[in-house]
Amino acid sequence: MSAYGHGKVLAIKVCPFQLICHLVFFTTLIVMAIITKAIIQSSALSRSVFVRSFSVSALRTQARPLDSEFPVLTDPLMENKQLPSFMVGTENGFLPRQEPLSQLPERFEKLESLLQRMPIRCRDGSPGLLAQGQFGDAVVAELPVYNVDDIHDNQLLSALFRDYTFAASAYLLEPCDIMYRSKEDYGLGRQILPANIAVPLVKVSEKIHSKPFMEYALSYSLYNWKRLNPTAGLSYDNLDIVRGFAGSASEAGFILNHVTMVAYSGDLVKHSLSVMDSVSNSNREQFNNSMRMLNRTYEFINNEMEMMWSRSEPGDYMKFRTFIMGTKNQPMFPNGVVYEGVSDTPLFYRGESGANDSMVPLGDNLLQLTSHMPKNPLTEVLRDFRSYRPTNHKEFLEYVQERAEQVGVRDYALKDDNSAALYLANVDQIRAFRHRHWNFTKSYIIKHTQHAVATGGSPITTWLPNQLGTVLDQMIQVGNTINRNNLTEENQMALDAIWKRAEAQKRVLDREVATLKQAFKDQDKV
Ligand code: HEM
Repeated sequence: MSAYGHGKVLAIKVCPFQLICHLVFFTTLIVMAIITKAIIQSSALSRSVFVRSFSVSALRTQARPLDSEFPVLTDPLMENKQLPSFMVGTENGFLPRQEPLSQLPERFEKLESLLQRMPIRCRDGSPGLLAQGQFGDAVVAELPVYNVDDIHDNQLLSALFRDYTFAASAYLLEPCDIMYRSKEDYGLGRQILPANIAVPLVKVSEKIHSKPFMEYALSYSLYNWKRLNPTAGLSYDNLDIVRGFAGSASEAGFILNHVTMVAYSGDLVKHSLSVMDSVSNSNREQFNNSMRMLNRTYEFINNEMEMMWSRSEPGDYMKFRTFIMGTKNQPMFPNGVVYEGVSDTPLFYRGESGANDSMVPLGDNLLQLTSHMPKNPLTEVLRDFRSYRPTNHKEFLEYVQERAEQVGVRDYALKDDNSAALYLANVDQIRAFRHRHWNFTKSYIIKHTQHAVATGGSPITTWLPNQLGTVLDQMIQVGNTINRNNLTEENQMALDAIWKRAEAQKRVLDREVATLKQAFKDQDKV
């Protein structure tokens, strides 16, 4: 509506001098706009090809319109070292924008040397410092307090973060590993992190905005790989790890299987954005297609996950698991850990865990499963896990959660039976992930230990079932609302299989958890 009123034509008397002034003014504006655009295009950042043009902080401070968008990269900007290493993109997905640095520069040679000699079994097959419990003494004797104040290159900062967190976890948990090998009990870890690790680690963490402790994406898994052939892709056979604790093939397989799964995540990002856009534009065809593509991508990821069984032996898991434990909710660190030279107040952090991966939380948020999780202490742990990840991943997940709720992805799906069946098929992929994952946990962990707490600090027999059980309940509920007669033949068959499986798995899960809770202590506490 015009500020001058409803449809009134305003008669304007035009003076020639004013007209010339206006012409000069507007021409200047146009020329300035063209010059500015040219400058932007020639700058390195313009290659960024951001699909989404709002800045994240702008999103925060503005009242968000329904169609507000998140700056997702369409080009990973590999040459740019000023931007954070982890930024969500349609190509790199949740992987770092650049391949991680696999070796530190010469000025950090003492740290590099310690890490190369650290694993229980070194690359050349010889026993390393952790084999006999010599890592802690070597750190004290050899490692200077490196100055990292002048470093702003994000690729180097990320490599330093990975390497200092490896050194920190090896240092703190070395005595637990030695004890576990003979007594199957972890005892106590070292309670003080020396200044030569603590001080630079905290400084680097502040620069990359993370917690100063080993983390799934920023250190152990997604920043711990290199290509064997630099020009080939991210297939399993073309990858190796950079750092390890055990130095075993099973440890490398465990780490790299995460990487090969996350290699598909660019497509997850793309299709998730398209799902939300299509709901916002009420475009049913685009919605159904995007849900189909999303489903296919989760299927690839789940198939890749299945490879874990052959890439990492269940019986080997306990040999490196000790080192990825945290200092929060773990009996090895009843009073947390003091970071010498930083503060006398002890610090507590969750350990490394796939729970910090962003692919399943993305599905949870997009399909609005997060808001259906029960309100209990176990779900609080899920929320706490979501704070342990690269800042940009966290902000993206929050954005998806809010936007999916705003546009109403689930309600939109349930308004049409075929869309509802596609929605259910995607929830089924989240189920498949969590169900396989629960099987991993039983075979790799519960079968081998009585330690009741997982690496991330969650109770081992109840936390994963809290989420798996919710997903199964949701599936049964949504399945009940779909009118089979309105479905295509393909969707009818899919629905029948999905629904029956969900009911059966829920019954089995409830029985399993009831039995396991008797064998492990404190499983309702977090
Ligand atoms: C041998 C293989 C694996 C084992 C034994 C295992 C074990 C666990 C455990 C015990 C937890 C509970 C959280 C905690 O650490 O306190 C967890 C959580 C999680 N892990 Fe894994 N994990 C494995 C492989 C993977 C892989 C390959 C991924 C892929 C990204 C993954 C992603 C997750 C996710 C997303 C969660 C949170 C689950 C949820 O929200 O319900 N894990 N894992």
